[in-house]
Amino acid sequence: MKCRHFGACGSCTLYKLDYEKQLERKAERLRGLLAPFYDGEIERFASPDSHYRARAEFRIWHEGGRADYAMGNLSKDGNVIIEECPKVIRPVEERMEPLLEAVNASPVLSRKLFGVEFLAATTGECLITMLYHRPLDESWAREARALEEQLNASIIGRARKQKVVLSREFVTEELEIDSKKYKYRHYEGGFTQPNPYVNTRMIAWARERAAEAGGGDLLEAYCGLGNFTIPLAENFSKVLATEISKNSIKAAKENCALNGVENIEFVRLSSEEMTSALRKERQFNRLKGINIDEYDFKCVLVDPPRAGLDEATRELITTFENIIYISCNPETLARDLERLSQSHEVHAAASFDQFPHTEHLESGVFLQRRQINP
Ligand SMILES: C[S@@+](CC[C@H](N)C(=O)[O-])C[C@H]1O[C@@H](n2cnc3c(N)ncnc32)[C@H](O)[C@@H]1O
Repeated sequence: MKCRHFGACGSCTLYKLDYEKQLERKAERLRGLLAPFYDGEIERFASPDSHYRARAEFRIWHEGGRADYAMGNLSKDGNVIIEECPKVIRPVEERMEPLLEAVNASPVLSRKLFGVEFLAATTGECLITMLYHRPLDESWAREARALEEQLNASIIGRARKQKVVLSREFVTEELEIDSKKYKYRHYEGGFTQPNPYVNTRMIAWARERAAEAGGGDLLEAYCGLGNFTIPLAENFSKVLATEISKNSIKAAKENCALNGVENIEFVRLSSEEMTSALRKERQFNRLKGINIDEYDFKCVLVDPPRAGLDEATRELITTFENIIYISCNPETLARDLERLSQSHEVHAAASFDQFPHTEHLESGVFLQRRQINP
């Protein structure tokens, strides 16, 4: 089977519905899940309905001496050859075909190539990771370097226990939020929001909520590479931002410097570790030089993975006046709201269509502590 449109490869499950209908269906689902906690307006942020994904992974299918992009189950009958993929942003789309032509023209580049990953930015930069089932040698590096020049892209080769970085291992994304430009290094293999257009709207929405939260300091968990942290920091005196991934924390510090922001401390702590540090149950060397007691936290921002919040973190954040919760799974968001809404009230909610043509839904809620009547 061949895919020239959305859908045939199976990763675009809603492609048969027109885009407005998809949005309406997702909004209904979110409205239903939030109904026990919130009956106000849910702002809706649409995506461009094509060319919105800045990262994409394809398998490589070899048949009859030719390599093709493929998706799905790579058995003889189960694979879908990808001829065009309108979901990827232009800097990926423009390079897909020339890359494949180069691979098909070169036995050195094509031998045991089994996957290609693209990571691009709206600035036009593109990073391509080529995955092999064989060790990569100097002849591969020579040809791949020529391909870097031809495609105006950075190439990384990966094989078992081997990673060959020919030039750079990141792209620089530039997002305009409330008329200000923010630069981010997006590293190969690190978490990045896939849809830069919707990401921009998400950050702006979170910034508005941060302004409403009204000063003091911010605690953030699951901060990744500082995607929200950096543009939100000017709403607070100080920010303590935590995250489990060492590489993401390294990128976050670089991004902070790149944007000249000086009031953020990024610390590698899992949410569980952050919670036990704040509860004074454990001390961490990684917090050396940071006095947690000096923070006057008025607001917490969480953006957990699909599993949502762990129990201890969920309890911890009920002690904050303001909670900004960004979620990539409305089911675990609803589960967490069961607890959070006992002490806090939902004041705003939004849906962000990060993943058009799929059932996936990103959302945000803003909670403030309930006033207790004297
Ligand atoms: C949905 S991403 C959000 C990242 C970031 N806020 C952004 O917008 O790019 C979730 C992040 O949580 C991190 N993470 C996963 N499990 C974690 C845990 N137990 N504690 C802290 N961070 C965790 C991941 O490494 C990832 O960066």
